[in-house]
Amino acid sequence: MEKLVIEGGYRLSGEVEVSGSKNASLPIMAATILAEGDYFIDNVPNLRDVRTLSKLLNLLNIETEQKQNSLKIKNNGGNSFEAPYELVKTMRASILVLGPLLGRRGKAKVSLPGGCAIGERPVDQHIKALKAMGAKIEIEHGYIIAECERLKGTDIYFDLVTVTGTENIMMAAACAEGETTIYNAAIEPEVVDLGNFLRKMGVKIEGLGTKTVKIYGKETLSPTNYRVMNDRIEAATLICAAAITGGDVKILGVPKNCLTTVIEKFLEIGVEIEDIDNETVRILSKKKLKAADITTQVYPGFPTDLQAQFMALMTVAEGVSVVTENIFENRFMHVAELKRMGANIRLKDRSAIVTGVEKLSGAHVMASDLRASASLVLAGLIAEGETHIHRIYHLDRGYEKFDEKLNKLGAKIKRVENGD
Ligand SMILES: CC(=O)N[C@H]1[C@@H](OP(=O)(O)OP(=O)(O)OC[C@H]2O[C@@H](n3ccc(=O)[nH]c3=O)[C@H](O)[C@@H]2O)O[C@H](CO)[C@@H](O)[C@@H]1O
Ligand SMILES: C=C(OP(=O)(O)O)C(=O)O
Repeated sequence: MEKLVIEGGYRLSGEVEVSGSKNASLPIMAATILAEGDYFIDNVPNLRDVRTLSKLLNLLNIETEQKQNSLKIKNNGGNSFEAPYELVKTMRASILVLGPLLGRRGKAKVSLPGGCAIGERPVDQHIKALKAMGAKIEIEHGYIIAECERLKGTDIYFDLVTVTGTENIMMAAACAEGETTIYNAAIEPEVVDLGNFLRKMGVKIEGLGTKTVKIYGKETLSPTNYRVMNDRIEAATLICAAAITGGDVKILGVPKNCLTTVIEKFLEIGVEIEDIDNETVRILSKKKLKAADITTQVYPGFPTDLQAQFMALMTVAEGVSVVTENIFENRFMHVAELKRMGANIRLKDRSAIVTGVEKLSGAHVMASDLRASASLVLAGLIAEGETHIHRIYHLDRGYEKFDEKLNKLGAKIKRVENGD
């Protein structure tokens, strides 16, 4: 297994480009189950999760070929319908094949994704909605076993906002008989990107990006070409990296229109953000950062996927910040590790109270999940001495060449084999 060894204390400068979005690429890849034929998907990040979903598609008789950031997909049809435990256990987003498999192939056997470091993460809303569309679903031996004739469009009321739940039902509804209206739908930009992809496949969708989405099901859809949106979470993580090191970094490909709340927060803590053009910013961070409170919420609120990275910034900001996590019940695994590096953080219910310290010190730390890994890298960039981050396979799940990108900006990060 590999670990990262970071020598802290280098100010970042230069230019860096944001990659395509992981959380938009995955549902779009799953949507290729909906129609046989050839697809060309561009701006797909070369990540572990993308490779895992490719393997899963291959088991479903769908060929995939990734060259740098473009992905050729050829859906050869057939009736395979199983997403095995071995793949699902490494990536919860595998659940995204449930809706399209059921919609197109009438059958699905998908390993029930377990909980993970950030929470229990049930999929009851996905199942409830598919049942409402006429599917028969049982849970047996750890698998969701589902079948149907043709799904029937209906009204779906989600009890809570679920991103992949909304995406699964949009895909199922795309080939269902009649219309499906999703109430309390997720409005995250990645849901909209999937909706735009489905539109290119021939699906009529109303209300995309609002809390009520209406999908007009269609018997036959067409394969298509598409360019995936850029990754808003990676973009903001790179802003954090520039800001925490007091750097001067130009970031290209920032989907600013999806980051309004986050950019406001950066400005509040004293990060200087210069708009160069529509998708380019220059981050200047000469002064010490100031404390600020954040509360994670569904879009357009502050994203839970940035909570850990923002907390790393707060560990060295002036004053006391309260970071409240509302989406996942257990997304504070990075706290204990940041404390090993000298951070002053106290957990109380769903909040972390962070009192800024003068400096962090390098230590051996364990990455527990994707964004926790990123927050430890950020802390390592400014810690005194060496930080060793173990279990970085979590980081590789969702950040494309993160260490390489930071090294090009002047960081000192080595990737080494450590045998654990
Ligand atoms: C691949 C992908 O896009 N992952 C994102 C997606 O995850 P994901 O789609 O899994 O997250 P959800 O939006 O579904 O989860 C939100 C909350 O709803 C709960 N819930 C969800 C479904 C359900 O059937 N029952 C239920 O109780 C979850 O446990 C969680 O507490 O949205 C999250 C919230 O923005 C992000 O952190 C993840 O990066
Ligand atoms: C939680 C995340 O991903 P996933 O839903 O795939 O676990 C994430 O991207 O931060």
